[in-house]
Amino acid sequence: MASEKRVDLDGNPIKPITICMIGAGGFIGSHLCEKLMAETPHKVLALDVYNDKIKHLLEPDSLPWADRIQFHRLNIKNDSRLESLIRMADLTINLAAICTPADYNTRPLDTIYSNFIDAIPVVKYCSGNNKRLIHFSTCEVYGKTIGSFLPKDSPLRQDPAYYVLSENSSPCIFGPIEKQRWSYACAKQLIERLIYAEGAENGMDFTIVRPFNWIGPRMDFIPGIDGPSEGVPRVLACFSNNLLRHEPLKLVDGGQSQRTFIYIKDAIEAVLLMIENPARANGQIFNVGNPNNEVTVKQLAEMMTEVYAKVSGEPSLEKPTIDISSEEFYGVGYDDSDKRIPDMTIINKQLGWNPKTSLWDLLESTLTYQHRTYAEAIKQATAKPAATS
Ligand SMILES: NC(=O)c1ccc[n+]([C@@H]2O[C@H](COP(=O)([O-])OP(=O)(O)OC[C@H]3O[C@@H](n4cnc5c(N)ncnc54)[C@H](O)[C@@H]3O)[C@@H](O)[C@H]2O)c1
Ligand SMILES: O=c1ccn([C@@H]2O[C@H](COP(=O)(O)OP(=O)(O)O[C@H]3OC[C@](O)(CO)[C@H]3O)[C@@H](O)[C@H]2O)c(=O)[nH]1
Repeated sequence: MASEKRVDLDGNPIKPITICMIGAGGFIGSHLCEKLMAETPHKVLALDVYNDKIKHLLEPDSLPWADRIQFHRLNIKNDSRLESLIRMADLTINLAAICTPADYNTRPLDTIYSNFIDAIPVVKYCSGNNKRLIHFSTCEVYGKTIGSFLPKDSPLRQDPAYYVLSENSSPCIFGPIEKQRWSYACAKQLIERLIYAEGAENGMDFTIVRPFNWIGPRMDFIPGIDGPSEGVPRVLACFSNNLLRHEPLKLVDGGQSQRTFIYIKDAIEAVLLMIENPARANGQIFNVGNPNNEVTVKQLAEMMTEVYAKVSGEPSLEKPTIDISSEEFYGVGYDDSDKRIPDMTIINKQLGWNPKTSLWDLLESTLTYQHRTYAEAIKQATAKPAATS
């Protein structure tokens, strides 16, 4: 790729930079590394405890980008190499976090440490060394919508002012402390406030990203195949696991909560624009989602069932879903966001970015990947051992 021909949104040439990416071995990190290697001249110092999802970018040494990506296996909780790696880079991107809802109410201490305490040194090292930081927060910082507190039949529930989530004006509405679901959102909110304060008081250059349910290949794990049998991943992997195993999809509390899902590849385009347009992205908090892809979780289950039948050639179950209470599925202390529609005004104005992929299309490519990657492994794992005579 010819680096000198690449220009930013204002027509200035883009200079190659070094990026310290923390959490590079996860779902979003793996897609961001792929994009940076394939389409840019930038270098990546990839930090994580695991590297399975980026192995294809690290080996063999003959890959065209081999000299531009370096994996450092480290845990940011307790590794003295962190500051020097941040110092070696022009930009730090922090993706590291516990971010699966099943953990928020069952491992609240780990959740709070991971999303707040462990992120503090990263912020401090960036601020102290005058380095730019792109920090991954979450749409969960909005919590519940204002509209959810209105009577069920109130016409105001139809008014976007009561449910569209805007970076600079929507409040953050969490449940009571005993609903430990909100441990994650609250920790993310506090780290956002710390970063914002470092910007305001010490002039740190920062961008905060609030992802709205990014989904696609390599998200989480399939329990019992590449993750713990009893583990509970996010909804895409839960439903994929059910489909691969020909089990009904479990609808928590009837699957009435609403989400907007965005294809990971669309979202990564937005992150690349942030990386390469610091003058437009610094000091901003960006929603990154697809407001056109809203469904209830029940509708998501129905669409995934239909798409999976198409891509696998296997008929769907007669009864494809079952209801389950949140207490049975997640345990005590679970609570939920009712609805998540991102306001796209800021990202559109600053970066001219819009998502492209429909929910059907993104599910078709993602479930094709899930079927190709896991169907055979599941068949083998569930095959009954041959009877011995
Ligand atoms: N995927 C989404 O839709 C979504 C939505 C909202 C927010 N986010 C945020 O985006 C970020 C990335 O999410 P993801 O979906 O890629 O999750 P992920 O779990 O796939 O990736 C996180 C990565 O961070 C690594 N990590 C965690 N703690 C670490 C530590 N102490 N030291 C080193 N590495 C560590 C993990 O090993 C993992 O590879 C998270 O901060 C998450 O809160 C994601
Ligand atoms: O088998 C299942 C699994 C989940 N649900 C319900 O689906 C909704 C979405 O669940 P999930 O994708 O796991 O997570 P959330 O959207 O609630 O939270 C995430 O949003 C962003 C992020 O910060 C990181 O990805 C994370 O916190 C939900 O209503 C579940 O109850 C189901 O019915 N069946």
